[in-house]
Amino acid sequence: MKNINPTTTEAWKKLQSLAEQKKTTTIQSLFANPSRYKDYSIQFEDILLDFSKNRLDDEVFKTLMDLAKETELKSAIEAMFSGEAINQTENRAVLHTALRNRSNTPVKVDGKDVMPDVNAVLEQMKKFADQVSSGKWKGYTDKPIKSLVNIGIGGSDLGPVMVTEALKPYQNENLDIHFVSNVDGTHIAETLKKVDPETTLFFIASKTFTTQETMTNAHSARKWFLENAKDEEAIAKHFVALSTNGEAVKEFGIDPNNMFAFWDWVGGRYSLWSAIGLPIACAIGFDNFEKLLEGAHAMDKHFRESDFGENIPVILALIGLWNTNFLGAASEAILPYDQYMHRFAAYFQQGNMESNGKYVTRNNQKVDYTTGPIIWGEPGTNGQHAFYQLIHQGTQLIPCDFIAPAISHNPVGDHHVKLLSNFFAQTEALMNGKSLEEVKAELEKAGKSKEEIEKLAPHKVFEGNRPTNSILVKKIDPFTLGALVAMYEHKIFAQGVIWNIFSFDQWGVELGKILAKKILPELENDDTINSHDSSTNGLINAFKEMRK
Ligand SMILES: O=P(O)(O)OC[C@H]1O[C@H](O)[C@@H](O)[C@@H](O)[C@@H]1O
Repeated sequence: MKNINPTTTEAWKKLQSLAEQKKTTTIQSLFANPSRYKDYSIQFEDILLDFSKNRLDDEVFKTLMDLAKETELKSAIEAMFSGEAINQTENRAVLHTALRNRSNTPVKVDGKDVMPDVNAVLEQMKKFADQVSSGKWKGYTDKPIKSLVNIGIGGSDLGPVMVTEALKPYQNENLDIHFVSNVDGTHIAETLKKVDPETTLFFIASKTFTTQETMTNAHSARKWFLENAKDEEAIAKHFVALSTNGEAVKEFGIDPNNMFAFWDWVGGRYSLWSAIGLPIACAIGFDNFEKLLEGAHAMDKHFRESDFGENIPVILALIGLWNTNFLGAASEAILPYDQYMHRFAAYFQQGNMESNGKYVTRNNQKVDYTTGPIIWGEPGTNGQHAFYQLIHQGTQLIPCDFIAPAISHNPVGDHHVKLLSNFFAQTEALMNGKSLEEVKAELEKAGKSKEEIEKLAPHKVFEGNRPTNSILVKKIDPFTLGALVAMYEHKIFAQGVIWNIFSFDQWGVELGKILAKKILPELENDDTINSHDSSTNGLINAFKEMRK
């Protein structure tokens, strides 16, 4: 991948002046063009993206496309798909796309095709998932498995949580699934209260198999299990490992036959497609897991092969960049109007913020422009009654992605049309707002006095002109969810390329981990601590005092 400072490109400079020139152009006014919706929306499989409600006209759109060209996005996409070591600070390829490469075309890393290994693990996962979901996999007292407990954190937790929640309607009714991630003892303790050692299967999910939280929870689960089973041999029936670190798995005492491997070219936050997805495959069945992979693969092909002007992840990436770098947005909200997708924003918090929360360029310099925005969100309509106030009338510009299915898995009464009426209304309201004149006329009609109108009216004005994307899908099924996740993954990648940063490392998580390791032994004795600054010393000593 080339090293191009995006701010030195012609397109960047032009975008800066366009942002200035078009400061007063409203989204609403762009709809004077009768084909606005047609021109600024794309259908892909069962996904409809409407990006017409952005502060974006043909000239800006074209210049954003030029920015992608000038920063050589096309060749970067090829470099990723073809297995180049684009994760340069860790000297690794980035090939989550190979995990869902349903066309099975060879993908080479250092001259070796990775597809036979990928397929072998998928086959191992299929066999295992089939046994668990059919009840053939038996525990140490010969009972079928009822509870799945995934122990992992970050990428080894969020993907499986998000997907199993989003696809709950597809879940095997004989199985319940739990997730333990936090090192807070409450998480494992509360989970173990709900499950029976005779019928529980633990997935120890960790790429490195060294993560403190996961190893601590895994050891506690093992201890609890052995207190009940009283036989080390029984572990083989109740513990499986999902990891790249065979040695550490063996050391933990997990049968090598129960290890499901993946590789260093799978980033943690891109790993749900790998062996990390085993709890998903067990919960919703392997066929559905395959459909998830197929959906992602379809989006991969779309991203790799489509022209940028029709390329959904590229368009989303460029709109995001426009909002962040030229219109001054500091965050983006992801707002799914689907209760099952309640962890989707949390999932892409890691996806985006761990990938593009970087200030050093691929040229080892400090950036002089903004990179990854803050990502947040909650499902609609809950968010409407909580934080939408700020989106509508706050001082920050918050571009939002609204996501909704046309068909609900739970067609109860008129719930779904009510939900969707909110979905459509919000983007309309954010764009059009409400003018002072409209507010005054309304208040007058309601019989308010002149004085009351003067006092109230300014508070009831909505400036509007707030950008949104609407993503309407037919139904949240495995294929569509796979495509949606891949869509956002590629958006993140495309933005990282243009920002000239490394999107696939995560050095920023290290420092806190190292300091915690240093502090841990200080908490395990009665000494007064004075090795830190006075605040940290004071807090540690107060903590010790409180526990006396
Ligand atoms: O799967 P592991 O190795 O336990 O890592 C869990 C998490 O650890 C760190 O916070 C980061 O590296 C994340 O990207 C990763 O997902």
